[in-house]
Amino acid sequence: EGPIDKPKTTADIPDTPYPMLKEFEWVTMDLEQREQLSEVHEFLHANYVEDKDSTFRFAYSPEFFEWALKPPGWKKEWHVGVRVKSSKKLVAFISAIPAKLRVRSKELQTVEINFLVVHKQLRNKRLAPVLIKEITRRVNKHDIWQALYTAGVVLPSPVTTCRYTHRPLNWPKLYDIGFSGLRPGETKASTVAKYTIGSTTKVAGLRPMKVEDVDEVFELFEKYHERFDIVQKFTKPEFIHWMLGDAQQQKLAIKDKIIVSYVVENPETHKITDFLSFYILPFTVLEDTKYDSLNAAYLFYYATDADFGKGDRFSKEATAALTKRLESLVSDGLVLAKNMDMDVFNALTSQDNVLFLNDLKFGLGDGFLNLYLFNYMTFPIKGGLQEDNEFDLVNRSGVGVVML
Ligand SMILES: Cc1c(C(=O)c2nccn2C)oc2cccc(OCCCNCc3cccnc3)c12
Repeated sequence: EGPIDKPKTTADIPDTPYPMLKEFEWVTMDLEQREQLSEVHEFLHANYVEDKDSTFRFAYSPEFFEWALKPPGWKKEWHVGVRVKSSKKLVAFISAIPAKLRVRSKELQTVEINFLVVHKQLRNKRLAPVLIKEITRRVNKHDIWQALYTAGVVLPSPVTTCRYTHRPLNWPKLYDIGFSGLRPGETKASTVAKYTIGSTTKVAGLRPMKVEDVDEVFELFEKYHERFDIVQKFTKPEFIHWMLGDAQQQKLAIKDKIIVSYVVENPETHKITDFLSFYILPFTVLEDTKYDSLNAAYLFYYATDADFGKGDRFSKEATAALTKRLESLVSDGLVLAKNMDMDVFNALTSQDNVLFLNDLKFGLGDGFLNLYLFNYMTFPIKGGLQEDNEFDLVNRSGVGVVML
C-alpha cells in the first residue's frame, strides 16, 4: 500500500498550464464573484451528469456550490475552467478541494476532485483527460500528490464500489415520472401503503444541531469513524462547514437548508449520543409534463455511541445495538426529509448503511458509485456489496468517507 509514482517535488512541476487545443484557454474561476458562481451553476445545470436515459439532471444551486466548492482551505486556482478564446464561452470545468484522509492506518493529505464537466457539444474531444492533467498540475504545485474521486463508470482499479439505494418518500410522484415502478404482485395502493411514513420523529432528544454542539459531536464522530478503513479527517472548522454550512447557511430555516444536521441529546444526561446529516440536491426532470423537479435528500455523515464500550465493536451484540440505534435514527431522518417535501431519500451501501437499508425499505438502485484514489495503491475496501451486488449484511462496508 502506498504512492505509485516516484516521489516528486513542486520544483519538478511545470509553471505553465497543460497544453490545450488552440481555440481554447485555461481560466481560473473566481467563485467569490457572484456572476462567475452563477456562470458555473448555469453551465453545470445544462451540461452535468444525467442518468443514462436522460430523464433527470442534477440541479445544483449556487448555494450548493458555495458549500461544496468553498470549504476551509479552498483555493481559487483549483476551480479550473476552459473558455473558447474568441467568445469567452465556458465550455468545461473541474474542481479540487483539500481533504485529509485516513486509508487504513495511513493519513494522506489529498484533494477531492469533483464536478468534472465538458460541454455537451464538446464531448469525445478528449478534453476530460486534459482537464485532469491540468488540475493535477495545479494540485501538485501545492505539494499534494494524491486525490480522491468518484465516477459512475468503471476505470482502472476502484478502491471500492458502492451501490445507489433509494427510499421513496413520495412514491406516487416517483411512479408518475417513471423513477419507481410497480413490483410484481403489488398494486399502487399497496405500494403507497408500504412507503407511507409518519410526520413526527420518534427518537427522544432529537433536535437540530447547533454550532455549540460541535465539540461534542466532533468527538463522537471521530470515535465512531475509527471503525472504517477509509475516512475523511476533518479539522473542527471543516466539520462545522460540512455539517452546518457557512454562517449564511446556519441562519436559514430548516426547509431552506442544503445541509441538514440533527443530534440526539439524551434527555437525562444531556450528552449527545447520536448525530445524523443529509444534504439536499434536487433533480431537473426532463421532458415530463406534470413535474419539473424531483426533490432528493442524500444521507451524509452520521455517528452514534451505540457500539461503544461493548468490547469488540464488530461483535454480534455490538452490531445488534448499532443496527437498532441506526434504524431509529435514520427512520427519523426519513420523517425530517419528508417534512421538507423530499420525494426520495438516497443512500449508498457505504458506512454502516446495509444494517438498516432493508428494514427502512430502501430499494437497490441501478447506479453504482466507484471510488478511486489517484497515485495511491491500496487493497480494495468493502463497499457493502457481495458478489451478486446485493447488500452484504455480513461484511459491512469499510467506507466512512462520503462524497457529494
Ligand atoms: C446520484 C444518485 C441517484 C440518482 O441518480 C437518482 N436518485 C433519484 C433519481 N435519480 C436519477 O441516486 C443515488 C443514490 C445514492 C447516491 C447517489 O449519489 C451519490 C453522490 C453522487 N455524486 C454525484 C455524481 C454522480 C455521478 C457521477 N459523478 C458524481 C445517487
